[in-house]
Amino acid sequence: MAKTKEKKVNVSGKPKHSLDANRTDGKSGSRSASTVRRLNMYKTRPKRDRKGKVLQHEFQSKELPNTRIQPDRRWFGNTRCVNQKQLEFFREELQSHMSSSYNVILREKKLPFSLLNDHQKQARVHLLDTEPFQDAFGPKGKRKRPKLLASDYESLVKRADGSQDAFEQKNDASTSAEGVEGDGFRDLVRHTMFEKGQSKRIWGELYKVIDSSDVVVQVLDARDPQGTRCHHLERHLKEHCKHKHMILLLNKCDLVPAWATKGWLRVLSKEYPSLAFHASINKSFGKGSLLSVLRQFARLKSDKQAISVGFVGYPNVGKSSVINTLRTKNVCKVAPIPGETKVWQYITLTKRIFLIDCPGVVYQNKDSETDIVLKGVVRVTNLEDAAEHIGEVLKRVKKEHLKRAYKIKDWVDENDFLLQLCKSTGKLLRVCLFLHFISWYLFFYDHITNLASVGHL
Ligand SMILES: Nc1nc2c(ncn2[C@@H]2O[C@H](COP(=O)(O)OP(=O)(O)OP(=O)(O)O)[C@@H](O)[C@H]2O)c(=O)[nH]1
Repeated sequence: MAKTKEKKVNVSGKPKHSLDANRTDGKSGSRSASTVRRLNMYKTRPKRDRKGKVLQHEFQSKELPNTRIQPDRRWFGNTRCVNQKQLEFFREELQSHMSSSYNVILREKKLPFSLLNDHQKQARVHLLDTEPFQDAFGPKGKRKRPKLLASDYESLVKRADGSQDAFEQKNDASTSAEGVEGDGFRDLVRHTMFEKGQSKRIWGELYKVIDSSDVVVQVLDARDPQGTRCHHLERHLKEHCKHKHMILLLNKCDLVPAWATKGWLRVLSKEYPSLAFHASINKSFGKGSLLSVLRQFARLKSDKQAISVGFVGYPNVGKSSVINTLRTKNVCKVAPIPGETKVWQYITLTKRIFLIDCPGVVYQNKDSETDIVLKGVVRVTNLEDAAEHIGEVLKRVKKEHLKRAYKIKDWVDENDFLLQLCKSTGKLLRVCLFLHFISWYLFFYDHITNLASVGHL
């Protein structure tokens, strides 16, 4: 009779050893051959010599007994290795994309931006490029000493006199080149009215708006786009706030011919995304394009809950009007006088887009009074003498247009123009008084200067 194998019973109730072929695990029964082989593999030990050096491992390749796996940095963490060529390529590509106003870099925080500024760091550290090792770290006698421009008090005074003379000469040359009156009388009487939009407070408001915005919309007057543009601000954004985007908005394009708007858009769009706009709640132009651009920016900045769009620009270019047009509602105060917006203001456009209105800022302080008046920075009603700016208007506007608009045949100079205009509109009396006042003022001024030159004053 064949002996029947008695099944071992696990009396102790302890789990059986993993290499026990009779061990059953649940429904699947005993371990498969491959599992047992794998488990046995863990048990094998390498052959060693007397000193304990591993001679051969059981599972080492027979053909290539001395092969080793090359160490790799990736074993030690979540790092990637790139070679110099790849690094250069990355730098060039990223630099070109960052400098283009039409590209948006997504997930900036995940990009190794420090690799881009590597050159700058090196430039600062390279001490030995500027002076040899001996001078930098040599004996005390040879070490660098501060370069003093003057060794004693007399030479210092001489230098100061020389530099003052040079400055005065340069200043004289520049003032005579600009045709400014030499006695500085005009500068003295320059009214504070012409310093509107340049105060520290207004600049503070501008920087608050820029700091809070993800997209900056620079509103330009279509009648003088280059004059109402701020290159300083553009440079600031490019150098210090690379992650902010700028759009140029050519507003009031209803006041210029379509060909002029097209031409300016062609010029401006070479540098920044540019749009033409006519701000009006009922009959606007360009609203759809601006809204779609803003929505695209909101979508691109998906890591943010909402984006803020700051509207900056010269006084009276129509920043508040653009915001009202986008909202189709009078949410910001609008007036035909400059300086209506006093402080910055937040307006909700959609859940994801906030708009910020900024007070008008005057950027170019080298502008002449006439430039300031013609850019609309000053309230014309506040001008003491508006007539002195007429000459520039006559220079800038083509004669045929003026003839057609005012129905005047010809004129010699601005006084003649004004005279004829007043004759045709029945306001001659006021002009006569005005001219009389001007001639009296000039006579009086001449008289004073004559007296002063003879030494009476
Ligand atoms: N024709 C025309 N007029 C406009 C347009 N946009 C604005 N204006 C007018 O320009 C004037 C100034 O507009 P605002 O919106 O107050 O200008 P602002 O830039 O906010 O001015 P500040 O408050 O000085 O900063 C108002 O009389 C507007 O009606 C436009 O597209 N076309």
